[in-house]
Amino acid sequence: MLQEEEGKPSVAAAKLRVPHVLTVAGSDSGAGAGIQADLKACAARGVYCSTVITAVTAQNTVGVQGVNIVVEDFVREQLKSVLSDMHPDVVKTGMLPSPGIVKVLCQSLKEFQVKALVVDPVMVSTSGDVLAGPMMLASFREELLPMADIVTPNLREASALLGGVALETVADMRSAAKSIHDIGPRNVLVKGGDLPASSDAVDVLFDGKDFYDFRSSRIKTFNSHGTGCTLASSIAAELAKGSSVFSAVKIAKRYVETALDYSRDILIGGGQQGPFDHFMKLKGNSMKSSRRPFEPSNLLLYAVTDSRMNKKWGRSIRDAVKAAVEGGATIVQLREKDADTGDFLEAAKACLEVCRHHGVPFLINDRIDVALACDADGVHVGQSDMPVRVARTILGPDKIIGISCKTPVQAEKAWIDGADYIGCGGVYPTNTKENNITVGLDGLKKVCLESKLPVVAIGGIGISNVKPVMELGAPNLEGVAVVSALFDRESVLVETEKLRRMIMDSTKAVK
Ligand SMILES: Nc1ncnc2c1ncn2[C@@H]1O[C@H](COP(=O)(O)OP(=O)(O)OP(=O)(O)O)[C@@H](O)[C@H]1O
Ligand SMILES: Cc1ncc(CO)c(N)n1
Ligand SMILES: [Mg+2]
Repeated sequence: MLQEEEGKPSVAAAKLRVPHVLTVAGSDSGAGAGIQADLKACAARGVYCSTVITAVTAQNTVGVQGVNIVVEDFVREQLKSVLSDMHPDVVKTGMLPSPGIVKVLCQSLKEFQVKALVVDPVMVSTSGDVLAGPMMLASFREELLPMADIVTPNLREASALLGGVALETVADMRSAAKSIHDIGPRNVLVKGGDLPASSDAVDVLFDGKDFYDFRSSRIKTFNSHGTGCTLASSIAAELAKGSSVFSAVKIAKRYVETALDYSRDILIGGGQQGPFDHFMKLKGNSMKSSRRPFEPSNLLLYAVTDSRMNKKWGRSIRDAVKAAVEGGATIVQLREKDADTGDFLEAAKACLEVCRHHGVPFLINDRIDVALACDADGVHVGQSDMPVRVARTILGPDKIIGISCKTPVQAEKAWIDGADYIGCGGVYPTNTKENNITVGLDGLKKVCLESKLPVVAIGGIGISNVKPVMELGAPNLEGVAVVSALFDRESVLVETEKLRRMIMDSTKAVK
């Protein structure tokens, strides 16, 4: 037993039980299917996943190069370890390579009861390689399927379970579902991912009484390796959360479709069938886009847009941002106080493309939803906007979050809450922000002295008065943020270049 140590909570103090799926399946070294797909699907769907490994495959996007079956006794040992201690809600099975392993599994399931059993009767991989041979059919039919709450064969597996009947239409799928139901499982989902001549991906569910067709558009992609494992794990995940079988299938199918659509163009491996992205995050890190981590030096010349000014000078926000970046701005914030959300998002996408091209971070003022929708590099918030701590939870650890601060107390809180930088001002009086208190050079210096985060000065700064700001020599002061000095001018490019030169000269003077 664990002793309670001083200052450390005991294990018993934790009370939050979370939904839990145990997958009993094979490892896929390429990590598109098998155990790896199950772990990713459960994590993506918000469910804990433990793993009992039945076989280790050497596998990639070309096919299966080798299979090493885990000895029965060791499968039994893994099952006992997990089931006796961690009490999963649902068990999901994938590759079961020997009748002995099925026997061990069925015995364990009788000894340790779970809420539901999801059986994906894996036999042949999409590449055509055998993962569980015909000698498994009797074990599936006689031992495992009668215990299953739902079984999810693809067309070939459904056909094999029924002695080789041809399955070519949705009507064939229905009669197959009915015949498989007679073997004993409570529900049967025949998957039509491979249905020839179908523009939809149709799966048929039979619950012993009614048939339900689940249709989604067929995504044109090579990246569909592991869809079956993912679908079964996602069904298990929903059942673990407490869904009915019908809702679990509906949500799981929608999830697979969304993930396939997101991943249609990603490139991993040279074979016919690539993996897809369960977390829908990989594209944001594609090697094509040049996204670099935030550095305090990014704050040197911080351009903040203003749509009224750009309208006045007859240029689009994108063109204004492009000129600022080409003139030497080192970070850009889109600040659109009176734009409609749709227009704001379109402007953001256009500016993001320009900034990515130049390797300059691009932030959105206030609107976390817009930042997420266009995958901007981060946000800048004010004291009365979304709290930094909440913004951090929503945006994750690597987005940039900046916050406006006027006092050392606010700066300290920004640091504790997980901001990356603070904006301090107004340094000089300004008319871009109404009712804004001017903190002056003194106020700026006080904040800089106390701040543990890099600081950018803001408020009424331009060519005529940037020198005293930079020559304050305040610790943590990394640069200046400007609006009118760049955008309320005839040539954004020329003004940015001039300001950049002045900043560089003043920093040299200080050093
Ligand atoms: N191109 C696609 N677009 C949309 N959905 C698809 C596509 N391919 C498969 N699906 C869906 O994915 C799920 C898995 O079906 P599929 O028939 O591919 O299983 P499987 O052959 O067991 O997969 P695998 O063995 O590769 O893991 C089903 O819900 C199916 O409709
Ligand atoms: C290990 C493993 N399990 C299941 C499948 C089915 O896609 C696969 N290809 N590999
Ligand atoms: Mg499959």
